[in-house]
Amino acid sequence: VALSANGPVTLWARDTGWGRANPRLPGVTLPDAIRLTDDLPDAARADTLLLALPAQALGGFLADHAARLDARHLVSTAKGIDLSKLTGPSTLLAEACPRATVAVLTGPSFAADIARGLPTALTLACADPEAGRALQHDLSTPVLRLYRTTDVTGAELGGALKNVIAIAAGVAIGAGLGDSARAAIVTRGFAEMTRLAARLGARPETLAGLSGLGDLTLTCTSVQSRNFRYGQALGARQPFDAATTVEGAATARAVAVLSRRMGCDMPIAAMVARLTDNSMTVDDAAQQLMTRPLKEE
Ligand SMILES: NC(=O)C1=CN([C@@H]2O[C@H](COP(=O)(O)OP(=O)(O)OC[C@H]3O[C@@H](n4cnc5c(N)ncnc54)[C@H](OP(=O)(O)O)[C@@H]3O)[C@@H](O)[C@H]2O)C=CC1
Ligand SMILES: O=C(CO)COP(=O)(O)O
Repeated sequence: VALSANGPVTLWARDTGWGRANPRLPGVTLPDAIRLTDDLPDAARADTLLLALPAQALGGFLADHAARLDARHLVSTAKGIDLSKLTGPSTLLAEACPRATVAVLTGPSFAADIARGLPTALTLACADPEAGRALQHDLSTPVLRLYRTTDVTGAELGGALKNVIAIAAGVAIGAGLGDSARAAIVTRGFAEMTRLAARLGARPETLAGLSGLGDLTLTCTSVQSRNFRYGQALGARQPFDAATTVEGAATARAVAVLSRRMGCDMPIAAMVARLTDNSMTVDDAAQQLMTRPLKEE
């Protein structure tokens, strides 16, 4: 919807039966500048393709369709770590489409806000500086302001890890632990996000930018966030709609494996992994976090 302000856009979906009003984005009618199709070879004639799929669906999608997507500019919006390969979306894309230029578009942005034309700032990450500049130019609009970086690892890890911390923040609020506890989780969560990202080659300043701290702040403080709401339901011991995409749950499991492998201490992410697979109660989680050995900040 945002990009159609710059010119014609083709929107591919596996099911276009909803027409111009998709219930995933209530209240939004797709503008006429958007051409809707369920024919992937037709849509994939474009030079630049945005892949807006959940992180755990991207690998399967690429297994089916990678040959059609190669040698293009491929921009992923997914915020997660693939559970089977323990990598972010840029690596999945680069491995599946070796002749493509891979980029990541991430940062604090609820789809509903962008579709309503509200002002939003994002990070466009591309290892190739020239391609990054061109994409930054092509994908910015008067209300969608893109900053660019070559630190793809940092940008995609910020987006993936903030979802895990947002679940923990939601748990704290849902369990009635209060805003002070949430602030502690956000701050200590940011410390562990930065720690793992640095071990995996990211630049700390990327984590302090829109794709890391910016998105962490948004997601941990807004009930628009599905990850936050899921955590809230867990904390309040209430049911949650299983059809809702909650990227942080699978990513917490991936992070538990990755952090062990890298020897990186991530107590909040580990707690979220155990809460989401029901191997720990909310009370035990709060107790464990508060009784860890006292240490320097
Ligand atoms: N929503 C938001 O505010 C934001 C989301 N993101 C990130 O973008 C990614 C996508 O999120 P979002 O769009 O909200 O997720 P949703 O679950 O709401 O929508 C996912 C879309 O992907 C499609 N899809 C899922 N699996 C497949 C598949 N195997 N083949 C083809 N299409 C598939 C779905 O199609 P169908 O409708 O047919 O099921 C649907 O159109 C996530 O990583 C999320 O974290 C980033 C910023 C903001
Ligand atoms: O990534 C998002 C905002 O930047 C969307 O967050 P949720 O997936 O938690 O709704």
